[in-house]
Amino acid sequence: MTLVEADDIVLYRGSHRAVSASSFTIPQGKITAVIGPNGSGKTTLLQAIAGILSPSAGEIRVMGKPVKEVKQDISFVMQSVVFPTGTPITVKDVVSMGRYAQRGWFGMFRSQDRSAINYAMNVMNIGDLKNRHLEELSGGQRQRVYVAQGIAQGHEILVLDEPMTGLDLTSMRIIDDVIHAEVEEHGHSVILTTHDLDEAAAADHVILMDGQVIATGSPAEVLTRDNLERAYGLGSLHEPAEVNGTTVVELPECTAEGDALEAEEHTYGRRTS
Ligand SMILES: Nc1ncnc2c1ncn2[C@@H]1O[C@H](COP(=O)(O)OP(=O)(O)OP(=O)(O)O)[C@@H](O)[C@H]1O
Repeated sequence: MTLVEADDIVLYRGSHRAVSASSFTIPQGKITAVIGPNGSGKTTLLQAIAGILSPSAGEIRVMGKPVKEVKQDISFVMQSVVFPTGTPITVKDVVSMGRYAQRGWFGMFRSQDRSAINYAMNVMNIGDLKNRHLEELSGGQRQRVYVAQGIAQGHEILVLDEPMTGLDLTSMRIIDDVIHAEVEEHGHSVILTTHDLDEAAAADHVILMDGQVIATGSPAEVLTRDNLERAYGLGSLHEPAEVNGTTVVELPECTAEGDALEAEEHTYGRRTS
């Protein structure tokens, strides 16, 4: 079943055209990864799917309805959430904010709200941190708190902007498990952005961006050498190597303008057998 249908959408950030005319669909009950170089429009696209940013042309429908009508049913976890320094806000406060919209009379939390908050803190393994102030946490711990806030909302659609960026292996695994549980145990849909091609290869569906959507489909259909070179710049890929039955393509991090950023290299491994 189709979750999202975008028809020729154009997206502006201020006066800057961030995404040119793009059409795509996203399947329901699956993990969809949005990939592309820095500045290629991934966050902008996510904001439009979550109903935070309106297209200046075209239309986005979610579950068959204009996104504006269903945006309260979408959990959106931003790349970075900024609270003013010195805000005395605890981990539990931040996760609880995920239930503000669903609270009962007089803004009181009901038992289902408290269960959702506790569930989210448990699965994200931040129960021990619940009374700590947000600003006392490391970047990775904070990231887990924000994802927990999205999980606490309990919506069928979870949209995550770079949930894995900058995390250690343990935190990555926790978030990866939660994303899979959302889909496999709760039947929810997850849409996330990532710079990690391994993560994209493990998703059910991939959207590749470069100032517009340039390919969509299964990882095997999208993560081809041609598509990746088109998005990340010709010549940016090394010759693929065969390692233990896996085709490995090394991908330098690039900007949408094609400037290869030196150093950090991503490795994309895809099973060929
Ligand atoms: N508030 C803004 N005002 C004007 N232009 C913006 C604004 N935010 C982003 N942009 C521009 O829109 C384009 C798309 O940005 P976006 O954040 O969607 O890219 P991205 O693919 O998510 O990048 P990254 O991988 O670096 O997070 C970029 O050229 C960016 O400079």
